[in-house]
Amino acid sequence: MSGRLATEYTAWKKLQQLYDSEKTKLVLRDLFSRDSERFAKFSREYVSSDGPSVTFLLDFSKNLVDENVLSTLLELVREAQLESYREKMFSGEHINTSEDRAVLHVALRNFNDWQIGEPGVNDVSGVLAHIKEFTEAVRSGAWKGHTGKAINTIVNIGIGGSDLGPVMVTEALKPYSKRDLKAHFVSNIDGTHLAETLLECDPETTLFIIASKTFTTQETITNATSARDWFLSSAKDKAHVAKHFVALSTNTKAVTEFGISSQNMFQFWDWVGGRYSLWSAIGLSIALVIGYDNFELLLKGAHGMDKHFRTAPLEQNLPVLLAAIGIWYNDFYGAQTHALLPYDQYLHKFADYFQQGDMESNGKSVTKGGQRVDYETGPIIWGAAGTNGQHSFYQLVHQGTKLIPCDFLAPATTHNPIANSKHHRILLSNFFAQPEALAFGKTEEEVRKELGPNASEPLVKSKVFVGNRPSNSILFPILDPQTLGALIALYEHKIFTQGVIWGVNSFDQMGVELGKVLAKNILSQLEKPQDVTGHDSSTTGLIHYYQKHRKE
Ligand SMILES: O=P(O)(O)OC[C@H]1O[C@H](O)[C@H](O)[C@@H](O)[C@@H]1O
Repeated sequence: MSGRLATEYTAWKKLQQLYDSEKTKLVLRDLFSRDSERFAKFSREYVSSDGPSVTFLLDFSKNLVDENVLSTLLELVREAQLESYREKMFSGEHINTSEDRAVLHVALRNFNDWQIGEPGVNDVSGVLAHIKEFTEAVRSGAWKGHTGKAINTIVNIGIGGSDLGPVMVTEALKPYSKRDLKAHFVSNIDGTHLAETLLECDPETTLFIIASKTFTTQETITNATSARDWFLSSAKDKAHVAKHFVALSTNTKAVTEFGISSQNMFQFWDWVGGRYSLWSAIGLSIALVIGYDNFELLLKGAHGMDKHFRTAPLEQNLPVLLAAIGIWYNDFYGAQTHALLPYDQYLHKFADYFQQGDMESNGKSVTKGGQRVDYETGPIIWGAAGTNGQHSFYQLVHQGTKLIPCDFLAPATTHNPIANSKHHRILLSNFFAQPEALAFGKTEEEVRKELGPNASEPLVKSKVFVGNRPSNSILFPILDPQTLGALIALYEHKIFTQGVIWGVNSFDQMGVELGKVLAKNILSQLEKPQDVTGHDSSTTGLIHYYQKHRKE
């Protein structure tokens, strides 16, 4: 975030030399056979230093690094002044320079440990108290709908950061959910999303949560307006809106104009980035689903990771280690993507969540100083829950031509130990086997031995696994709120660290603007063919084709 080009760092040049000279020697089979202590040297256990107990193991031994590479990567982290930028973030400096904002999602889960002097920070505990009071009223049935019935369905209407976090966390923490409170999430402007959801809602017992930091997002405001129309078509009286609509936003004026009273508004502040906002009022749907106490555990688990990130030496600092290793593949090995592969069905939205978290943060190509980078920045994030991915895309991960660094995550204990935990043992056997197969592969010699002398050459070749494909493994006792909080914060700080090294502003998202502006202009031209002006022939042709074929 210094705005310097990463290629100017001495450590970067050293890493390039190391890559050129050592690449052929960084072979996992050899690295492991040469060093019986490799696992011990290249793994760390995280133990939270206060708050709820959180532990997990990060094993990064199956990476194409040795001590020299790792220490040079950490030299790069130091040279990029991560420690100083980290302090700037935690102390509320306006490190989001293009928008002149502080970046203080850490303050939302701080529980008064650190003094941070940004307006709004002192109001965090008041909003948490509001969330607690409100969620308890709804969950207990004390909050009544307009006909006196309790709420049994919530619909969160939001998109991007006002949707992905609540969706991911409520899925991840389903074992802690109030099963008789149905939760829906409507994000897409496609009317199908809202229409299909409303089919499952009763206007007498549904609470709509309008989640939008700006309260100007076209999708959210359009969906919220249609939801309100649907509600009023049965409730009739506008006064009933107060019992069925609440807002989560930084924009009090727009919320009031929409017709939601300020008592039904849960506030947050411009120093909370959308993709870092699940810890704020945007987490209201999470608190409703899992209960306030569990929501607080989620926050406290994240706070424990914040402390670790802020204080642990770089060699022990898990977000820093993940970031440094990621740079090695992204910038020296030319890896284009990074896969997040949780072996936990409850984490099936984890990769979707970090697509925004990572790609909207570090998908930039100019530094904070305005220079065009001459290296790769944020990777493409993707993934799916194991073992489903194994039956779909793992073929390419194992034998394709691309290098895909993977993070495998799994809980030691399942919430669903059906069939005497047989399912979980099978799941975990795969969690252990895949990184092993990726790292060590299967040589031609091994294949020949297995197939016997009559095997054809093409068959032998097709069964070879070259191996040497890197991965991290993260193993935690059980997926509880505090552990999930720590894991999310782990990745948030990894993203921060990489952004500092690449010199980009990880906290703006200018790249989403142009499409919005063009869509607004096109929307005003959709009526008649003669209105369609100012476009290239492709765009004009597409719109004309639509106009010819639409039915409505
Ligand atoms: O919460 P809102 O203001 O409605 O914004 C929702 C989303 O809008 C944009 O697409 C931004 O790129 C996202 O970062 C943001 O999360």
